[in-house]
Amino acid sequence: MTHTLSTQPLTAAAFAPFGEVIEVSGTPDKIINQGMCGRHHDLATLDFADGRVGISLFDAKARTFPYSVDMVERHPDGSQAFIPVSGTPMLVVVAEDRDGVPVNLRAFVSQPGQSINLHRGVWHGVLAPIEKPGQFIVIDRIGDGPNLQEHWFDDPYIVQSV
Ligand SMILES: NC(=O)N[C@@H](O)C(=O)O
Ligand code: NI
Repeated sequence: MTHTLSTQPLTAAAFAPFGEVIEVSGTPDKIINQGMCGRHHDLATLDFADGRVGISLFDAKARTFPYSVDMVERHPDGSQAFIPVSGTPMLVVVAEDRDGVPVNLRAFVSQPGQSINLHRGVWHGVLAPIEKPGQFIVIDRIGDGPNLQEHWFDDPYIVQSV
């Protein structure tokens, strides 16, 4: 048996229980560089139990549809941000936690120009560029231990299309 997972547009409000959407929105918090640049300040909360923050680059293959969500994972020791280098849209699957089990999955579709920061310990699908490959800057915890918990579904969730 499988479950069908419908998608919804990625918005800051809808994603708020799971993390932040990083995007230019509204007027800048500060105009800098002699008026040549707008600073949209402090858009996401980096949260690490220990270790240090690191910047990595993910060179991710395209995902196609129907797309099977066989597993979600979480990082108990730190938040994780995904920033597309060239604006590649991504499928962002997240879930609530109920006694250590992911429930009530949501699937968000990002727009070019949107990045995300997942809160520490939030269940999420792995990075999934939509229909084309992409490079992503990833800001997450560098430290000892796996900082990874996976949950494999007996019955996968299928995203038919975006
Ligand atoms: N495994 C890894 O570094 N990536 C995952 O955490 C992911 O969320 O894609
Ligand atoms: Ni992850």
